Amino acid sequence: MSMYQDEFRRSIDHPEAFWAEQARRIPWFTPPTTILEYDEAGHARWFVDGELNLCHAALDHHVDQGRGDQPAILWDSPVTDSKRTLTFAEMRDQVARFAGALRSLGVEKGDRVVIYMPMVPEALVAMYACARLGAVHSVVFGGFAPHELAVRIEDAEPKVVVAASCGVEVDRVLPYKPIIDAAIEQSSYKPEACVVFQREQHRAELGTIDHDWAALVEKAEPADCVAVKGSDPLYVLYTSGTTGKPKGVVRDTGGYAVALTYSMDTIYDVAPGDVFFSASDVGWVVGHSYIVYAPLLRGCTTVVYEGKPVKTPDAGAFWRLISEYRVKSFFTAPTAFRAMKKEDPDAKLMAQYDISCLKALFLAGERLDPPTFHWLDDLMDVPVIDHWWQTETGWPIAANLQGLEPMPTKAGSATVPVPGFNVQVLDREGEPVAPMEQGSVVIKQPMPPGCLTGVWGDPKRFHSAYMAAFPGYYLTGDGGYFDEDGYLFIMGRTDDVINIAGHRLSTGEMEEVVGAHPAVAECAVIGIHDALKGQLPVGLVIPKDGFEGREADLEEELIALVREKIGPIACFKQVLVVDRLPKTRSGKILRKLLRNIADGKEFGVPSTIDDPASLQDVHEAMKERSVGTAHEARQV
Ligand SMILES: CCC(=O)SCCNC(=O)CCNC(=O)[C@H](O)C(C)(C)COP(=O)(O)OP(=O)(O)OC[C@H]1O[C@@H](n2cnc3c(N)ncnc32)[C@H](O)[C@@H]1OP(=O)(O)O
Repeated sequence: MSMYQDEFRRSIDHPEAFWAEQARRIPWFTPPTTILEYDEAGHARWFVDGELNLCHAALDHHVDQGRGDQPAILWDSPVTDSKRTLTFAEMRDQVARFAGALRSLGVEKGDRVVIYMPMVPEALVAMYACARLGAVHSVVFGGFAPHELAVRIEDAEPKVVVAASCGVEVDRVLPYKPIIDAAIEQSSYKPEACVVFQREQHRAELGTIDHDWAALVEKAEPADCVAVKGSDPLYVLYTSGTTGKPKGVVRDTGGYAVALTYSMDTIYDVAPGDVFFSASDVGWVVGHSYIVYAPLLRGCTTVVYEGKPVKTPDAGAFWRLISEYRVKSFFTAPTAFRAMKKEDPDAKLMAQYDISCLKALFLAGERLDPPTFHWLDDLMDVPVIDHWWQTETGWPIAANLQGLEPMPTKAGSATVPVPGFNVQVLDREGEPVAPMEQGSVVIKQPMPPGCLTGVWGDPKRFHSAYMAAFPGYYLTGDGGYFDEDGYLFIMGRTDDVINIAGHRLSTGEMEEVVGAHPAVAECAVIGIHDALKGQLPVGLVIPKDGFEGREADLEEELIALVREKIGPIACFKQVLVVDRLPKTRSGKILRKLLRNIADGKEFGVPSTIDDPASLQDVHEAMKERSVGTAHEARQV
């Protein structure tokens, strides 16, 4: 039996013994005696009676162990032309002071704090300060519009909002305060206070509930770490579902600490003192797990990058960072490399930097398409590793385990299930399918430590969204298959969630926004293939009877509406006004058929279609407006 097989079998056959052993590596205040138990709904709970504090485990503990002078954070911000280093000791002290500042505003264990910040060290300080107090943070990505922020404030009911005065994109400064004010205005729940970290690129005007970060910290007493139970929530992170309202994924503390520590050795093969660089954003789960928590928990240094893969200043940005900070393990989304490949197809800029420090390149956030894989594989002297996971799982479900047993890679595959994840592929009836046959990818209970423990404030949705489809299994929402060698291939979502530049967004939510326009009678939003961003949304709209405006104006208004309600990252830039949409006789819009046409595939006329001529109409409209590769689609 290979090392991988042995470890995987132990994790599945004896999960309690396996994870009890891993849990010994965490500096608990009180080690757990109960390793695994099930709640009344049958969901796994890990380390419920252990006591710890994640901020202590990631900062104070390492300072106590002699790592105080080691850089914890290397901040690099080409968009503001700034760099800064924070050691573990400096980070601990800043976090303790900011935790004291939050406490002075009444934040205590269990209270929620919404954080709306760009990629600045203070975002990490705010997250760790919450962890230090046992408060639950909810970080909202800066590319979301006020409405999205309002939905999250309404749901999480934070006592305090922590924000920066602005974000900085490549070509513009984005004041955050108007976004926050509008969100609080729209939310029926009102936070008591807002702490604003003032940046020199744009200083915000403060209102009645607002506090200046620096002034508040100046008079704050440092706060000590508060002991929390292993099963107490560390954070809530919202992710798109199939409907308008995002789901608040709840992460526990103990299971997360154990799982992240395990992943740093087993998957990423890094040790204390190594430099880890994850080019994502603190607003996504990759940011939470592999910018903020895992590297510091493991005693590594984390690179915090406020910039893009291209244009800041060029497609050599990542190579520069890897070389300058001697990065050992690098992680980003495939879309970033597609952007670099477009600007520098032969990767000439790479030759300007010594990247011999790099030992492996990891990709996730969306499927690593074979052309991008091959481009990287030909270019790099190190393993190029696609791995697959989700906001819900918090850490990788399938990977090529560099610290356990590196395996040959296969283009299009995330390699094998990570120990702890009993991944299966089921057909519609819930029966396992044979190798090479596609089906629903599920995880047999119990999920390992670190995975979601619920949907914030909505246990019914937790059950209906994830647990109800196949009793005893967690539904990932992805489709895929195992090959004959046990390699897992993830092929894409089986629901209406799409992936735009590594961002998970809901077409259902976009339909709600578009459908709310007074001139729209009916609409469908579909995700179509895009060579750069993976997928892009396209709206198809039937105007109300009597609509007399210009179609082009309506299209423009709808594009602006989605940008205003969801945000620029929705990349909603194409709308077609049509007379009818292909539907079944029961009135269901044939979205998959629309996607196939837009993606240039062959399509048949389903026997259930109500009006076959509607297909031709839509196909013609798509061709005329150059939607995707509709010109290549052929009716068979
Ligand atoms: C494994 C578990 C997971 O899946 S966690 C999620 C992992 N995903 C990721 O890490 C995301 C990876 N993608 C990226 O980092 C970016 O998309 C990269 C590749 C860098 C490209 O960035 P960019 O050129 O800005 O394109 P984009 O499609 O992201 O943005 C579209 C529009 O939105 C804007 N935007 C972006 N970020 C922000 C922000 N923080 N604040 C405000 N606005 C933002 C962009 O400027 C762009 O706007 P515009 O439409 O051009 O005006």
